[in-house]
Amino acid sequence: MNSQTTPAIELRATSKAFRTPSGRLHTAVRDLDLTVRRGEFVAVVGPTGCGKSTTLTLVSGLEEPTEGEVLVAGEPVRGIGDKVGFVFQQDAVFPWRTVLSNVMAGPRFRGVPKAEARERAREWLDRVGLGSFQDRYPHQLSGGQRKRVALAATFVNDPELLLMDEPFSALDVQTRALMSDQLLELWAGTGASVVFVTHDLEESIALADKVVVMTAGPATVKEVFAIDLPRPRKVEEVRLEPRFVEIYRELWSSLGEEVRITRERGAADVA
Ligand SMILES: Nc1ncnc2c1ncn2[C@@H]1O[C@H](COP(=O)(O)OP(=O)(O)OP(=O)(O)O)[C@@H](O)[C@H]1O
Repeated sequence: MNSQTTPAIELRATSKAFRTPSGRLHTAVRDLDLTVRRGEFVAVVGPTGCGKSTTLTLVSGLEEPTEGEVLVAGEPVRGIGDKVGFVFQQDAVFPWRTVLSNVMAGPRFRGVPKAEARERAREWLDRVGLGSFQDRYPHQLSGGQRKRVALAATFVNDPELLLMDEPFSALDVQTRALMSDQLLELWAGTGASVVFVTHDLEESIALADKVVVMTAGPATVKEVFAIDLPRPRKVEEVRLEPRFVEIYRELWSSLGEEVRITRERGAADVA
């Protein structure tokens, strides 16, 4: 296999168990097989607490699997790679730095000379519509604007792999839809592979090439849905298409069963 056909990510029979404070072993991910192709946008949905974030931490190299293999670009993951970008629910911005300085931080850390880092940062700030906000501090921005800074600060590093954990869940519905459109625009043409964890089924269908449904914990893959909707997509338009509604129904029925299992377990724990 050459480097173009090697998948971006492969999880092979991967399991992860944590030692809990009481000393017991808790299995968060069990026997998980998942392949993400180069340039593919994969959304991951599953019931709360099933192991979605744990799966991302395994791919990021923040945690090691207890069993199985995690390969990124065909190589076993060792530590956090330079070509991986992260966007989380909380804004990963430095509050004491200006917007421009925040976006320059990644390239500077990677050894890019200051003038070039500044130029690249300005370019990405323009792309996210924040060109005139570069001297502000994060607390002087709205939640949506801060998220755009976080996106610019991620894309400026030219990541090959983007790991996103409910990045837009703290935003209001309208801002969320705008951010999804913006993400698709920024991502188009980068060739980056994306793993996007969300609770929002509409968001997952609107964004992804395929949606992976996880089982009730410990997480394993229950079903994979190919999203055969044409690109480019606009979130507010694509969600009205009959095919979108059809996929939504199928996805909801697959996930709903796992949510019910998770709820019943929760009720049993309380009883
Ligand atoms: N470091 C850890 N030590 C012990 N248990 C952990 C640790 N990290 C996660 N877990 C447990 O593993 C399970 C999966 O957690 P994880 O955060 O991956 O779920 P999730 O699907 O992302 O949840 P949510 O949808 O609520 O964000 C949970 O039961 C959690 O309590």
